[in-house]
Order: sequence, then C-alpha cells, then structure tokens
Amino acid sequence: MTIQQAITAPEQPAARVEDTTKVSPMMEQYLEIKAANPGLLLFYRMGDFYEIFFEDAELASRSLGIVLTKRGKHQGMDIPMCGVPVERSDDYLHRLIALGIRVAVCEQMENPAEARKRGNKSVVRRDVVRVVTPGTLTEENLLDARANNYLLAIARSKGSSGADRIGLAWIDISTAEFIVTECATGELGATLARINPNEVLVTDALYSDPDLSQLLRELPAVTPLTRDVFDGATAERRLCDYFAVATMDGLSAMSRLEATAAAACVTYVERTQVGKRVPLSPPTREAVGTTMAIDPATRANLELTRTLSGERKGSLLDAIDCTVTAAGSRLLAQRLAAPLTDEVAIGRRLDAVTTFVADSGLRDDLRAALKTAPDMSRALARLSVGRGGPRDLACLRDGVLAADQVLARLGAIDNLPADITAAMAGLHRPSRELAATFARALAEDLPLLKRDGGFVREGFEAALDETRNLRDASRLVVAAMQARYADDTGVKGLKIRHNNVLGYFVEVTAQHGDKLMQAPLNATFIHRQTLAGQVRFTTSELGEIEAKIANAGDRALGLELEIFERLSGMVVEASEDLRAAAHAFALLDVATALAKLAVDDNYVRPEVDNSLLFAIEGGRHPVVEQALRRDGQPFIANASDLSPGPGQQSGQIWLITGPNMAGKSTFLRQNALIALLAQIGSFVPASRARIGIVDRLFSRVGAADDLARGRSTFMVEMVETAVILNQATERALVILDEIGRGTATFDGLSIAWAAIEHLHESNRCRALFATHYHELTALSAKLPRLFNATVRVKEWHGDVVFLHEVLPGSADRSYGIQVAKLAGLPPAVIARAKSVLAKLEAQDRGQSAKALMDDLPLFAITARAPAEAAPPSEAELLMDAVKALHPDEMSPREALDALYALKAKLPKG
Ligand SMILES: Nc1ncnc2c1ncn2[C@@H]1O[C@H](COP(=O)(O)OP(=O)(O)OP(=O)(O)O)[C@@H](O)[C@H]1O
Repeated sequence: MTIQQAITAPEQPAARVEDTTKVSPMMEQYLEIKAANPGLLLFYRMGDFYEIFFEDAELASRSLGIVLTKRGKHQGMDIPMCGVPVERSDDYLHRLIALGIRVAVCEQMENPAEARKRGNKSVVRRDVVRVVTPGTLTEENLLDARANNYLLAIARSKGSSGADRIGLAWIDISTAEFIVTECATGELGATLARINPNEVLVTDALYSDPDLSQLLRELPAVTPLTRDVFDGATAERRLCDYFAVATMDGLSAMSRLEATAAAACVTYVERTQVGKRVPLSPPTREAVGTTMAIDPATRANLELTRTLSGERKGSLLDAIDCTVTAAGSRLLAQRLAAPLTDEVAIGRRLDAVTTFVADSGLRDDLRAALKTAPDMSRALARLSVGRGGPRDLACLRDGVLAADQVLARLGAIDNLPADITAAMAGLHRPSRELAATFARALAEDLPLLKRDGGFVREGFEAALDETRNLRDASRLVVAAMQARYADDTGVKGLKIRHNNVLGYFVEVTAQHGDKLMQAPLNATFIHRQTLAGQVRFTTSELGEIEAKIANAGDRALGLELEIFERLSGMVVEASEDLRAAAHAFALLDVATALAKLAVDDNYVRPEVDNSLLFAIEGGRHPVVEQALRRDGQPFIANASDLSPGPGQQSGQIWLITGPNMAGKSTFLRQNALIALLAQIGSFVPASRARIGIVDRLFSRVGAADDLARGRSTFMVEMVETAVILNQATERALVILDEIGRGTATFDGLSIAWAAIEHLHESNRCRALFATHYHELTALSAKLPRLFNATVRVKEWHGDVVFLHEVLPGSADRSYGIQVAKLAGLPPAVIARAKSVLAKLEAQDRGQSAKALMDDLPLFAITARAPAEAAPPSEAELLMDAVKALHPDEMSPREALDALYALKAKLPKG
C-alpha cells in the first residue's frame, strides 16, 4: 500500500473531511495517542507505512530528508504529513535516534476487517507498542556490534556532611548487564566518561541544575523525567516487582541512592518497552576505587577508544583489538575504559593471557572455534522482548555447539588458571537439550523475519508437515493447470505467475493476447492487465485454487509462529545460563586476542604490584609502532624510570626537553598507555615493565580550542592543569606536555615552573613533563626527585636528524627553525627567523632562569600560606550551606532537618 492508498483506505474516512471544525475519528485517535506520549515523535502505523503528522512531520522531514506533504485539515489548517515505509523503518529510526530524537511506535492492534465488525466507521485500534530511545535499543541494525549501549540513571542526595552524593545505575538491555555505584559530585564527569552512556536519565530538577548543566549538555542524550521515577521510597519495591522477588537482599546489596537510580532505569525500561519484560541480570555493585580513575580530558587526549577527530581507527582500542567476536570486542572496550586497581584481579587476567601466549596451538584453535560463536546475548535480548527472528534461535543453537568445541579443546589441558576455568564453567551451563531441540526444529536456510515462514524443518511437527503438503499439492495443481491451459489455447509459452497485486494470473506474450481475448477463449480467460510485452488474465478456477493455497499457507505460517513462540519461551527460561556462556566466550576471546597481540607485536607480561615503582625497559608506543611498521619504519624503544630512588618515599618526575618532532609526546603517551594496558591485564609493548598500581591517570597533552564551551586553547590547558594539580596523589601517574606554551613566553615559563614545584612538593606523584622551556632543567638542582631527560638528535650540515632516543640530560635548543624548514616554510622566512633567533640568543635568556633559581625560595614554603591564611567567614559558610540545598529533591522531613541545621550555623547570641 502506498501512502495515498493508506490514506484513502476504508478505515480512514477522515481523509476527505471538509468540515473544518470536525475532527475525524482517526485524527481523534491520533491526537489522543499523541497526547499520551508527550515529548516523543509518533510513528503512526497505517498499512505499510508509519505516518507522521503535524510538527512531528516537519521535524522528521527536516531530519530525514523525506518529502513533506499534507493530508486533510485540522481546525481549518492543512495537516503536514510524511511517511516512512515499515520495511525500511529501522534505517529511519537509526537516523532519528542518532539525532537524539525519541520515537513512539504506534501499531495497528487489529486488521481493518476486525474494525469494520464494530461498525462501518470504526477506526482500527492502535496502541504504542514501544518507545525507541538511544539507550533502550535491541535491534541488530540499530546497534553497534562492537560497543555496549548503556542507559544510565543519575540520582542525587545530600550526604550527612552536607556534600552531595551521586548514585548511578546503568544497564545494557541488549546484553542484560546491570551495574550500580556511588560517587561524589566531583567524580561524576570521570565516571560518565568511563561508562560512556548512550542515554542518561535525570530528574527535571537535576536537569535544570546550573552546576550540572555543562556536564549534561555534553552527553549524547539526556532524558529528564518526573520526580516519581526517582522516588527513593518506592525504589526497592519497584525493583522487587521487576525481578519478581520479595526483597532485593538476596539479589544484591545496594545503597538507597543506588537503588533509586536502579529503579529509575527499570521504570524507564518498562515504559519504553510497553509491558514487555526485558530480562536483566540482578544489579551488581561496583565497589568504589576498584578501577583506575581517568578523567574525560585524559581519555580524549590519550585517544583510548576514539582519536581526537572522533574515529575508532587510530585509537588504542583499534590497535589492540584482535578479538574475533563482537561480544569480545565489547568486553575489551569495557576493560580499556576501566583498568583495574586490584593486584590480584589484574594477575588473574594476566595469567589467562600468559596461558595463551605460551600455547600457540591452543590459542589458534580456540580463536577458530570462537569465530563460530555468535553474539548470543544480543540474540537473547531480542527474543526476550519479542523482536527476535529465526536466525536468533539459530544463533543460540550455534552458540552451544561452539561451547562444546571450545570445551573439548580446553578439556585436554591441565592446570588452567582461574579465569579460564571460570569461563569453562560458564560454557557448561546452557542445556544441551535445548540446542538439540533447536537443531531438530530449524531449517537450513533461515529467513530474517519469522513472518516470512519456512524456518521450521520438515519432520519436526506432523501438523505443520500436513498443512504444508496441502499447500504444496495445490501448487502442483497450478503447475498442471498451466500445462492444460497451454494445450487448450495452443500458446506454448503460456505461464501461470504470481505477484502481490494480482495474485495468481495467466501470462502470455503480447502477440498471443488477442487470441485469449476472443471467443471462445474469452469465456475462460478474463483480461486483467496489458504490459509492454505481456498480457495478463485470470480465470475463476485460478481464483479458487489461489484461495486454497492462501488458506493452507496461512495455516502453515500460523503453526510455524506457534513453534517459534515455544522455542523463544525455552530460550527465555534458559536465559541466565545462556548469558553465562555468552560472557565466557567474550572472556576467552579477549584473553586469546590479547595473547595474539602480545605474540605478534612482541609484548611482555608486566610485573604489577602495590609498590610505587614505574620502571619500563624498552618501552614502545602501541599505536605509533604499528603505524611505523606499516610504513616499514622501526620504532625506537625507550626506557623510563619514575620509581622512588634509594631512600625516597615518592616517585620521580622526569623533565624531558628536546627538539620539536623528536618524540617527546610519543614517549609521554607510551608510558601512560603501558600503565593502562598493564592494568587491564594485557601484556605491554616493552622488554620489561614494573608498575606499582596507578589509581589515577592524568594527562595534559596537546590542546585544541573548545569553542563550544567558550574556552580558548590556553584556558582549556589551564583548566586541565588545575584538575591535575588539585587532585593528583602519590599513586597517580601524570603526563604533562608543554604546559604554558599557549601564552607569552615568560607567563608560560612561570606557570610551568610553579607547576613542577607543586608536583614535586605537594602532589608527590610519578610524572613525565615535556617542555621547550630549557630553563626548567635548572630546577633539578633543587628538586631531588626531578630528573632531566632529553631526546637525542644529530645535526648534519645544518639540518637535524631525529634519533628518537631518550637519554639522561637536557637539550639546549629546540631546532624549531630546522623543523619549520622541513615543513616547507619559504626560504626567506627561514633566513629571517635565523637572524632573529641569533639576536635573541645573544640576550641569553638562560641567565634569567639561573637568577630566578637563586632568588626564589622553594615553592612549598610559600605556596600554601595565602590559601590557608583566610578561612571563610561565617556568612560565607552559611551561604554555601544554603546553595547546597536542593529543595525539589528533599522530603518534608529532610527539609525540616536542613532548616534546623542552618539555624544551628548562625552565630550564637
Ligand atoms: N621512539 C620513536 N621511534 C620512531 N619514531 C618516533 C619515535 N617517537 C616519535 N617518532 C616519530 O616522530 C614523530 C614526532 O613525534 P612527537 O610528536 O612525539 O614529537 P615531539 O617531540 O612531541 O614534537 P613537538 O615538540 O613538535 O610536539 C612521530 O609522529 C613519530 O612518527
């Protein structure tokens, strides 16, 4: 049916409404449904199209580039309309969701004939069956196979000390993961960057909170909801209802705040899936501090999962991802986003990788078997919400078969480490009986959609075979009829064909058309259609047989659909076991993939413990090394050592000077990436690596303007530096690249100078600091844990040759002009720059640094004093306390308590 046909179909008498005040029954229904789904774009099913009306139509037409038409009038005005064909609606949904638009899908709940039974003018019953939002997708073609799709809820409450606490819950309904945690408000940005949710739920109050608006604005999709969704008092009950348990105690231990966020997630899922129960694992609680904290700027700068230009290619994840399954790729991305801080857990992961590094035969066999393991968790999720197809059933069958293959191979090996035996236990869980039933039930070639039928194997169910025989026998009758008609008419090329418009019809070439339209043949053959080369006819006999075939076909399909529901039911019953197996596959995929990476790229097992060591021998940059190798170039390995020296309590700071293009940034980043890889449980690109666990990774490398936030390059640089200097502790690893370069030379030098002193004296963290301010190297004379290193270059006939070797010592020049020459600056500019430089050098900037060293007392002695000198006044304290209140989120009791607390803060007397 075309849009026009849909509009003029009998069920829509409104199409020709002329009375401008009267609302047609169909439009009445539309408006009612629309009003019940505020804030959503409504896809309103009419035949083979989803129609979109009014401002929704204008928005959809703009966003999707589809034609805007009009249809009838409402209150005297034309109704704007556009439509998308149901068959291709996934594509359109995908594009709308990418733009952050949420869509309510409204289906016909009966066919027009059923509606007519209620009266000629009855409108087909319609209902919203689902709300499609970025965080609640299950469709294969709407999801990125290699990335998780998280829906996350943020709940906030006052802590006893007056400081806000944040409860977070996030779920991936396509894989059933469900996790909760708490964090302080200041950590929210880093936590969100780590989880990288696709949709975030907050209360209306939180949405309009000025303190959070910046952060929320940067998220891909934020959905504000009314307070009741985040009601702490009903949270536990809503969770219990969802998991059909009497109390959550048996499922997971959660704080009230975490439960509030978790309940918001499930309430939203229920609303968007309209009554279908999405199976979710019980929430697991992520203990605070079990993962390395990495703020959003550091993640972006180190290009962990995306490059600075937003692509996966060129990122660390892309370089290390050798997984062979989508689920493995997702797990690796999760691990990279959240490196561990627990020595034992890291050791367990490394043990698994070590096993597969040592046994290449085992590794290759497992990877071959894993390749055949399909994406079970996503198939499972689709089946559970009634959106699965026959191929999803086959996927689970193949999964169990692949599990047996993997188990058979691993079963022959003794003394496997804990992570691998845990995975084996997971693979044992799904019932083999289920796979056997599916193998018997499913045909060889499976259609994508269950409604296409033909997916149940012959011999699986007698009733189905019988109906199919009936249908096929009728088809044989058609074949016989074709032979008879050819004889009767003497037209040898006569064919009986079928299409969706005419049903079965007789077709002859144009030259024979007349013959069939004349007596006596025209008594049998009724003309239907003349095309350029063919003429088409029908006969009453053909009409009858068609009805029989259609009936048998409908019955066969009905039976197949019943079988499908039965098999889906079995899957849902076994979902926990199937999910355990799916997770086991992902785990083995990641371990074997990291082992392959280690062997191919010559990585070693890092020694990770709770010390403050950081000693890398022969370190390399995992991404740059691969890029150079593709060009046939070697990567020069370099050592670093930030471990505390003899008698020192804290780690060292390396100050790296050297010419432009020498490799300073590469060296800085490679050390950060090696720490990160070690703590996700991967081997690392080095000949030896000893790493005391890093609890927080900071980097400030290369800045870009952040015009969207109204920040200049220098401002961005200073904001990021401020975060580091305020937060880094001795367990942190800090990478600072050329801070201060975005402003005037002396301002920049002064800031860099003071920052190094602060890192050394106050933060006492392990740090790498690259700079072109050679004056800073003088600081090592006063700061015992500051170590000067430089990247070596050779001068050759006035040009510079980069050796990329990092050695102790300091550089005295930057060779900036030589690099500019390499970049192709005009010779006249180069010559002029050289003469300016000569003049400047004659003034000897270095002297001023030496003078500074002699004149300035060390930072620590003076720095703290002003900050501590002026404690806040009582009035300021009171103002802060009032500012921290969020009346919309308080119960009457909490509000009263807060009032008493404020009164108590007033000066006595
Ligand atoms: N260890 C190495 N081995 C081989 N090539 C390297 C090495 N380190 C860096 N390079 C190459 O040198 C290029 C420049 O490196 P990088 O950007 O780290 O220099 P830099 O010293 O930070 O320069 P600038 O001061 O101009 O920012 C890299 O793109 C890479 O191709």
